[in-house]
Amino acid sequence: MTPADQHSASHMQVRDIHKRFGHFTALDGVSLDVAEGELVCLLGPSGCGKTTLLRCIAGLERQDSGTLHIGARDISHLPPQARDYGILFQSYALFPNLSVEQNIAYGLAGSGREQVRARVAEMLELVGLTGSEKKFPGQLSGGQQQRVALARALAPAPSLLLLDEPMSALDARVREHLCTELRQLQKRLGITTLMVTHNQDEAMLMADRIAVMNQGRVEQYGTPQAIYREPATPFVAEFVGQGNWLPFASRRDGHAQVGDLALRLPEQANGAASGRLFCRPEAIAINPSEQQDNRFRAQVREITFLGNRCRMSFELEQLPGHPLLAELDPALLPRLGTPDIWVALPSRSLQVFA
Ligand SMILES: Nc1ncnc2c1ncn2[C@@H]1O[C@H](COP(=O)(O)OP(=O)(O)OP(=O)(O)O)[C@@H](O)[C@H]1O
Repeated sequence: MTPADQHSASHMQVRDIHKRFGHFTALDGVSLDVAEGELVCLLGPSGCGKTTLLRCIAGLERQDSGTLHIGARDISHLPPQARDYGILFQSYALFPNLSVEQNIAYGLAGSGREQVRARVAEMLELVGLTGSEKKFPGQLSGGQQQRVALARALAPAPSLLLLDEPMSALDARVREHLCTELRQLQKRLGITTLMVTHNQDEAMLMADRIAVMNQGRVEQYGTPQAIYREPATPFVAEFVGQGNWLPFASRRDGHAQVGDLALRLPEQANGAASGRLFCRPEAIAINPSEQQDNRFRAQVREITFLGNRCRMSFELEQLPGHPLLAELDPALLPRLGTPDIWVALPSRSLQVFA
């Protein structure tokens, strides 16, 4: 395979990007392939380097080393305007003194007046704001302003869309709505998209693949399902969703010793002699059948009603002082009875981390 073939297999290739600010390493060898038409989320805690990576791709920041390709084109050292992307920031970044149509037309310099008018109308229809041409940003809601900013980013028909926390200035309801809309639009246009977010729900809802970042590195890159169900590292397990941790000091005959408990491990578990077991709350079975493995007596500590489900805190009788979380169908509440119950931590739902 020639380098050109390699690059065309994915729409964007990020290779071994390093970036330091003084002595601080913001990006520590980041590599990422984004396929044509794919929406990838960069997810991670504040300061992990998401925005720095996006800015390096946009050419707004210069990486110390590493390469960036869009298709077969090496954009590593091109100025921003030669890189062929549209960008949307957290703040709408519209010109307040320009009308909606002037804002959208801003990136279309060089086109004829009729062409610009037609493209602006097309973009406004795309984002559901037909008829707002003459309005000014101050006359629009936050969600509408962000739609105009999106229309402006898409107007020159870039091959790549970069989104930096595009929803974070919006309130929860508008945000959810816009997430869905943006995803539908992105799919319809088939535009390759990279979105920075620290909101895991947003990433789960929108992404084809998520790159979970921590301290300037990608800890795991995979589908939302893979990230949630098979976290590759303790950091990913902890950062995405909720979970229970059970430290074990030894293992024997396919069982891990957690305090006085011997917990049966899944057959494909990695071979660590000691470490931590991880289990999602919803994997814990309440009042399971007697055949269920890893079935133990437990004491309910607290039940929190969350509408369509309940969160239950409990302690295993043989592991006092180590509260665990389970999820419970509210319909089961009346049948739960006394605080003394049986629970099971099915071996297939346990993950072993060294
Ligand atoms: N121009 C700069 N000069 C010095 N340090 C910087 C600069 N830009 C970013 N940093 C540092 O690099 C680290 C990564 O920043 P970055 O903005 O990429 O994080 P992030 O993951 O996007 O976080 P957030 O979600 O808070 O925006 C941070 O510790 C930040 O303080």
